[in-house]
Amino acid sequence: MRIVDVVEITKPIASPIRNAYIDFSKMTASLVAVVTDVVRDGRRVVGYGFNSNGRYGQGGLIRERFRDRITEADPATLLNDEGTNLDPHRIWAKMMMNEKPGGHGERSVAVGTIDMAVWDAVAKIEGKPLFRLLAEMKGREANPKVFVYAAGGYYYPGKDDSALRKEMRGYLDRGYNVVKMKIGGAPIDEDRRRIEAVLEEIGSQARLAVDANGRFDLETAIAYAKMLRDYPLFWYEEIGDPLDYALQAAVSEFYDAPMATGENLFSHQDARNLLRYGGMRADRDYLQFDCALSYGLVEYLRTLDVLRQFGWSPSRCIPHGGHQMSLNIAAGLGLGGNESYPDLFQPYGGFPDGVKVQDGHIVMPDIPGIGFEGKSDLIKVMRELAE
Ligand SMILES: O=C([O-])CC(=O)C(=O)O
Ligand SMILES: [Mg+2]
Repeated sequence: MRIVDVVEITKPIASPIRNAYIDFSKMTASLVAVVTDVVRDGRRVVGYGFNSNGRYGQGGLIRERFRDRITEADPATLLNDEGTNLDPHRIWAKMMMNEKPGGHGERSVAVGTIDMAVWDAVAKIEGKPLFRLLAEMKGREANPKVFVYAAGGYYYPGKDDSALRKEMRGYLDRGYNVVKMKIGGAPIDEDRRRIEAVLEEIGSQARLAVDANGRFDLETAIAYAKMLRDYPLFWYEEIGDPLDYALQAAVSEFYDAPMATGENLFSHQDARNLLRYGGMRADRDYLQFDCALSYGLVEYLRTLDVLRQFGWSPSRCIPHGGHQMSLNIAAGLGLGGNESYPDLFQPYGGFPDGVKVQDGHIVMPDIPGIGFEGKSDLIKVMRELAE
């Protein structure tokens, strides 16, 4: 059993939207295939992965460094003790050979993308959905029912409050009961008006989360906190710079309701610093680390260990990114749910065909691997890459 090749292609996931920090007019993602010589059900096992939106494709790093460390390794060193499957931890260690600690940059995205493909292959070789494999690995009961919320509410040229309301109404019609919108990309009075418009639209049918995408300095963060306190929000997300833990802690003194952050923290060490210094509260706040941006599930397991050491339940995690990898981690390891972008970043995000949102939850189908084979538009582009 061996990995025959690791292939990458950088694909556009552009759209005309913007948040408080970036627009997505040139956004790309890496699609990766880990090709094995294993055959299951008459078909060669290929694991697939891709990176989440917000960081760009990582073809350079993958092709120049990480691919070769896998393909040039002695194949036996990448297997589990029994030689019956690939070992994601050993493959991860090979990829990270001769990489210094700290300064995580975007190599964490390159490694996270390959790691997703490795886990997909591992679960396919086992013939099981990844979430069931993860639950078994940790001696837990899998829970295929996962909370999901609808992320959107972007700034968009010509988008007025009625278009924003219509967008949110569309999410409610599709079964969501928590929706998210962007703030911080307009003056505070305008954001207040947008928030009120959405709250009026969703009424008691849903809750609203707001996301500042790391835009605010401390003064603005506090001004918004005071404004947002007037409304019953689900959370106040990524308030200031992701690495400014003191700002996060200071805002917590002005904002009792839930806060969320972590999508731009890319390692268990950074996650630990957030819990040490960020003033985050284990009884109400949410952590959004996204394995596809942060060295993959091998690293995410370390992050979950850090959480445990600091007295945080995995149920406080609702990852960023809207991909099926985090759905599997949620169902297998007891996270609190997952993000979803009903209208964006297709075909990569979303659920297998036929999976419907009901009362803000989906039920994971039993598909071997991460479940990409169940999403016809996605598996089509994946197979174009490697089969
Ligand atoms: O707009 C983005 O970069 C995505 C984001 O923050 C989120 O999904 O929470
Ligand atoms: Mg966000």
